[in-house]
Amino acid sequence: MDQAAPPAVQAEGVVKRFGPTVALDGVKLTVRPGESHALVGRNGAGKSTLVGVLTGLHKADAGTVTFGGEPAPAFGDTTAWQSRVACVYQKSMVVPDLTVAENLFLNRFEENARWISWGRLRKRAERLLAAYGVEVDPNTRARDLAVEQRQFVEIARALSFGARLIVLDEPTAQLDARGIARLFDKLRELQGQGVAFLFISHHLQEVYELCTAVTVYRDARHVLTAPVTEVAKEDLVAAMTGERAAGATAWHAAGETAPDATAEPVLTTEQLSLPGRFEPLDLQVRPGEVLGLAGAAASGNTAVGEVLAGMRKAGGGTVRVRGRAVRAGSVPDALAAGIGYIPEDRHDQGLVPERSVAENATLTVADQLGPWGTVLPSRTRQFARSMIASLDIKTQGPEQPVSGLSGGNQQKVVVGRALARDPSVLVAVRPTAGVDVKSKDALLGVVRRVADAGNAAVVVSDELDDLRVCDRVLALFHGRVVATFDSGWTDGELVAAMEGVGERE
Ligand SMILES: Nc1ncnc2c1ncn2[C@@H]1O[C@H](COP(=O)(O)OP(=O)(O)OP(=O)(O)O)[C@@H](O)[C@H]1O
Repeated sequence: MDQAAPPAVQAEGVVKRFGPTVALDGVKLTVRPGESHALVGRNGAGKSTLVGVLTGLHKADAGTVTFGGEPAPAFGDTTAWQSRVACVYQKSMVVPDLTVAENLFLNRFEENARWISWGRLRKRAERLLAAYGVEVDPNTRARDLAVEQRQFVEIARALSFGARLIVLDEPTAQLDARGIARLFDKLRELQGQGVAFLFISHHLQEVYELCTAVTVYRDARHVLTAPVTEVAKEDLVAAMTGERAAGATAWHAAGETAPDATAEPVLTTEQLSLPGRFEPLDLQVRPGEVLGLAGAAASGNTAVGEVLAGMRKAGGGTVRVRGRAVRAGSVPDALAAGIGYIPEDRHDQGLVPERSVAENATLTVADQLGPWGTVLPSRTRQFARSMIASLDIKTQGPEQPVSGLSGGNQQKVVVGRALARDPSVLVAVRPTAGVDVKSKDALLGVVRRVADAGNAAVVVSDELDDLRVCDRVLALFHGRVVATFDSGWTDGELVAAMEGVGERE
C-alpha cells in the first residue's frame, strides 16, 4: 500500500439529510490506493448513503470528497464520476442478453465510427480482460456467467474507465464458498496493482479475511477507523452497536427440549418434486421443530421453499399443513393453510416500495384488521408499531414509505409480514441476508420462537449461522438430499455436504 500517494478517496464532514432523517452527520472516510477498506455498521447506519455520495448518486448537503487528491466531479457529470469510482452491487448491472464484449463497451462503441466492427470489439474486450487477468470468453452472454465472473466483468469495465476505487456492496451474498475464494483472490491481485476497494458487508469474518482497515459508522456518525489487526471482533461489534454483547449468539437448536418425534407433523410433503430443480422429497416437520434445508446456489433448496410457499408449482407430489392439503402453485392457498413466507429477494417478491411500512407489514392480513373486509388504519398502525418494536426496525414510523428504509430494515418488514398471520409453518429463505449482527440474532430468535410456540419452521439457507437455529438439517446438492444432521453438526461437515464433497457428480 502506498502511504505517500494521495488517498484513492477521502471524504470529510459529509452531511446528508432525507427530509427529517439525518442519514450522515459529518462523517469521514479515507481509502488508500491498494487498500481493501471495510465499512461496517448496523442497518440504517448510513453506509449505502455514503456509497451514494461517493459514486455521485446523492448530492451531499455538506462536506468534501476528493479522489486521488482531486475534488470530486460536479454532481450530475456521470462520465466524470465513472472515471473515478464504480460500485458493484448485489444486483447485476450488466445486460443479460448482451455478450461480455458488448457489455464492456456499452455506450462507448468507437467514437466517429459509422459502423461497429464486432471483430475489433471482441479483440479489445479480450485485451481488456487479459489486462486484469479475467478469464472470461468475451463472446459469452452475460446471463451465462457465474456470479463472480459477472462481478469481474463489472470490475474490469470500471477499471477501463479509469476508476481506481471500486465499491463492493455485499459482494459475497450470492456466492458459494468457491466463488468467494475466487473473488477474494482476484481482489487481492488487483490490490497489488494499486486498485482500492471499499467493502460493505455484514459478514464480519469476511472483513477480517479480506480487509486491511475498517471504519465503523453508528447512527449516521463515524465512530472508528483502524487496521483490522488492531480490532477484535467483540470490539468491532461493540463499536457498531454502542454496547457490549451479552455473550455468544443466543440462538441454537432446541436441544434438551427436542421436538416430540411422535407428535403429528405440522408440515408434510410426499414425493414433492420440481423437475430440473429438486427430486422427490418426503418431509415431516413436527411441532416445535426448525428444519434446515442447507445448500449452495444450484442445490434446489430455494426452489423447495418457493414451492412450499406456492410461488412455484410443483411438478409432482403433495404438501400438507396439519393434514390439510395445500393447492400446488397457489400463494393464497398456502397462506390460508398457514404457511408464512420470507422470500430471499425482497425487491422482486417482498415489498411495495412506495407504500408505508404499516401497509407493507399488513399486506397479508388485511382480512384480519377490520370487520367485513375493511382495513382500519388504526389497527394497521398498531400492528406495525408492535412489529417495529419487536424487530427493532429503524424507521420514522409506520407511515414512512418502505423505499426510505435501509436495505436491512426493509428485510425486517418482510419478516414482520410473514409473522403477521401467526403462521403454522414459517418458511424462511436466507432470512438474515443483509441484516446486521445484532438484528440477525433477533431474527433467528423470532424463527426459534415460532417453533417453540408449537408450530414449525423451515430455514432455507447456506449461512451456517442461520442453520444453527435448526433442530435438524438436510443438506441438498444438485436437487437431492445428500446428508441429514442433528443439531450437533460441525461447520466442516455441513459445508462439505453442501459442496457435494464425497458425492459422485
Ligand atoms: N431515499 C431515502 N429517503 C428517506 N430516507 C432514506 C433514504 N435512503 C436512506 N434513508 C435513511 O437514511 C438512513 C441511512 O440509510 P442507509 O441505507 O444509508 O443505511 P445502511 O447503513 O446502508 O443500512 P443497511 O445495512 O440496512 O443497508 C436510514 O435511516 C434510512 O431510513
